[in-house]
Amino acid sequence: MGEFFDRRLDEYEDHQLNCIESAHEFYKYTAKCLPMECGCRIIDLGCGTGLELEEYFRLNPSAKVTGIDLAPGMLNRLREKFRDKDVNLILGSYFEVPFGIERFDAAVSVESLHHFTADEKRPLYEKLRKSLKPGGFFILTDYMILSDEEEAFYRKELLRLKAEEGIADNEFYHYDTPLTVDHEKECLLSAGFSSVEILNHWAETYTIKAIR
Ligand SMILES: C[S@@+](CC[C@H](N)C(=O)[O-])C[C@H]1O[C@@H](n2cnc3c(N)ncnc32)[C@H](O)[C@@H]1O
Repeated sequence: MGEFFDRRLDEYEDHQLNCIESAHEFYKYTAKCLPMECGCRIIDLGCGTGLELEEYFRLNPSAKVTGIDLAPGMLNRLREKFRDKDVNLILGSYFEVPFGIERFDAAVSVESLHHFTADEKRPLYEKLRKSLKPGGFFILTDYMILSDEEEAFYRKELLRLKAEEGIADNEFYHYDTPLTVDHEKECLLSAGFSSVEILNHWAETYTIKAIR
């Protein structure tokens, strides 16, 4: 997965901002949902080159951000952009990196989690919830769909493509397998978040707020 994004690094931001409907709007919107207190601590799952952080640092330049990503090139690009900001970048998988307990005021993830099943995400969301301070929350802006049939179709298609290309079941293959909005909400609730609310959407990109 990291290699997939690093190979496309030079076109990445242009593609992300201009080929996904309303991207300029949802990056700004996501940033506005994050805490504005001076020095607050944020964790960003799959931060990439930090598109969601550009607007956020404009609004809250003193935020302390921990970003986790698998792609070293994406993290280097982020580091170059925010040299004067308080960023702690971790190269690794958010499924494996420990987040700590009650460390963050909020968490954010944009366009990163739509490759994983609810069963894969639940333990990640449990770990994330525990890493939030009381009153903390998670802002998830991601590709989601509405019908169960479509969700099942993408999952089946992924398995077919992997079988066709001789890729093992446990190996990562870059193919979008979004959950339905309802399944994403259920997954967050089953991980212990106390309330989960859809804040906004633009075509198939939804912003969900899950409160610890
Ligand atoms: C489409 S990019 C989104 C990056 C950024 N959030 C944005 O919206 O521009 C998805 C990012 O998620 C990262 N990613 C995917 N799976 C990951 C994992 N298990 N752990 C950490 N990062 C992951 C990829 O390396 C990539 O940088």
